[in-house]
Amino acid sequence: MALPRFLPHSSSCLLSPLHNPWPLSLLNAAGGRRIVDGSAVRVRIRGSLAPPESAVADFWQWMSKKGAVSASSAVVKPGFVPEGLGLVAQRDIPRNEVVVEIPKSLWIDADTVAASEIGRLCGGLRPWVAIALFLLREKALGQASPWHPYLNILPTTTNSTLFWPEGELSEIQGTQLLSTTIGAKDYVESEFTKVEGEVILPNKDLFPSAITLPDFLWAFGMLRSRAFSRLRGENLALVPLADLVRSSLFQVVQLDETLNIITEILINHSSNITVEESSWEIKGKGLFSRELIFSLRTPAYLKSGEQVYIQFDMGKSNADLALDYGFVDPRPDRDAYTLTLEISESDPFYGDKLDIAESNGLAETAYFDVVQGHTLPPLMLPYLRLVALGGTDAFLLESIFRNSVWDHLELPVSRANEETICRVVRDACKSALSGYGTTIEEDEKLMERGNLGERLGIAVRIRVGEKKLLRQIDDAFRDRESELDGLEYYQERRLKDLGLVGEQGEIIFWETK
Ligand SMILES: C[S@@+](CC[C@H](N)C(=O)[O-])C[C@H]1O[C@@H](n2cnc3c(N)ncnc32)[C@H](O)[C@@H]1O
Repeated sequence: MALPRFLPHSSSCLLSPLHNPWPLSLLNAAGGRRIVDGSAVRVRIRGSLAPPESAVADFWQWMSKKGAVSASSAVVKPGFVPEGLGLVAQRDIPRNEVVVEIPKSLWIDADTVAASEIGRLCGGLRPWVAIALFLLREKALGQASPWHPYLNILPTTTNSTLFWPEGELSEIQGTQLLSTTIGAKDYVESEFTKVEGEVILPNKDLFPSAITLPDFLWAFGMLRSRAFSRLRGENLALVPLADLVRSSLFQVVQLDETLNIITEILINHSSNITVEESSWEIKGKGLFSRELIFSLRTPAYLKSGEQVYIQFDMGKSNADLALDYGFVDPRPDRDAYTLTLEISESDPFYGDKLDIAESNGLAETAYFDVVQGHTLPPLMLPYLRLVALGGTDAFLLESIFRNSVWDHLELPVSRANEETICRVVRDACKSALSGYGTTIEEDEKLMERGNLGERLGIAVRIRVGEKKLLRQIDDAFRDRESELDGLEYYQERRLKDLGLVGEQGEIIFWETK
């Protein structure tokens, strides 16, 4: 049986909404945790990623001129916060109040590109590629671009791993996040090469300034970190001002080892921000509701001076957050490790196995996200048993079993099959663990010491989370290995069904009188 490949998802699904592979309850504090109101520790400093004050003032004036905000009665305004810019409450705001309404004429989406000078060149492009080209062309126009006030407040970088130089990436050596980051950058590069050859270079009159791969990566990073979840893929859109909203996260501020209490600040101090969707909607406004607007509400009561927070992407793992936004959640239930399993084409039973996998909603390659503290994904064991099936167990692959084979795979098939899956998974865990540059214990020491800085903090958090999950998987299969003698396998179950096993487990060959 081929070793499971512990690799990330393919990068081809970038910018499409990801499935939610596990139920995350972000707002239930784990036992032993105390949550305190965050208002006492609000920080008001200008973040290193923030634009100059004059750019923010110009942006605000531009938004007022466009009629999207009222400078005198605005509920929120852009303000400097530790992560750059945020939406800051201008007065106390009750929960559910609309704080921002942005008309579609101010969004940057496929329609904006289509109506622009480069629109005719972008018809066949992926929406993100077309919007990236638009952003870069308008940026190069400088003050001459009508979008200049907005483009001028976009950060030049974020802490996303997309923007980490080699030295910083070496801190995530061996992680799935590193493979995903490399995959994403390769994907951006291949899209750039295509669009450069097909659109940019043949139309120098429309693209007088050079557009480079780092420029294109910047645009990709902006789109990934600023587009709202339902405004991705085909509906991709940037919504100025609304895109300054911050993600709500818990922040561990104090760890009391003796009492085993983690004091957390629930930054938004609301216990009901569980879905991003409830915080915003697109609706019709104006005569006959013909004009679309993006309407953002605050999901929590805010005091004057506080930032608007919403929940970003409930289903994203810490690695996804690090790649898309450049931050991680300190709580372990955002940690995930993806096991990639595959039916090898060289398997003599490839065709039958593939047929069985497909009849049960799986494919030649299957991805299983293992989450900290959760049991293994339910389809993982049957799939593993299927992949490992062979030898004297191969009769289960015959067509007469096709309707019942999955039920059989949900339980141990034979000692040999179960032993194989334990061995290959444990070997894969060991091999993956040997690829990291540090041990869990070394990382934990670093975390205890603190003051790691943002990017190293993310790196250590990710690598420790992955290694703990690999340990969790290895432990689960070690326990299973130690139980192999006590498990009931297909043949015994079958004999029992036929009434051919006695009370002591002995096989009854004939009735005795
Ligand atoms: C939607 S934008 C918000 C506006 C952004 N702060 C700015 O200066 O333009 C998302 C980006 O804001 C920052 N951000 C948002 N929520 C954050 C959080 N909870 N912790 C750290 N950074 C955050 C990250 O840089 C992320 O990529």
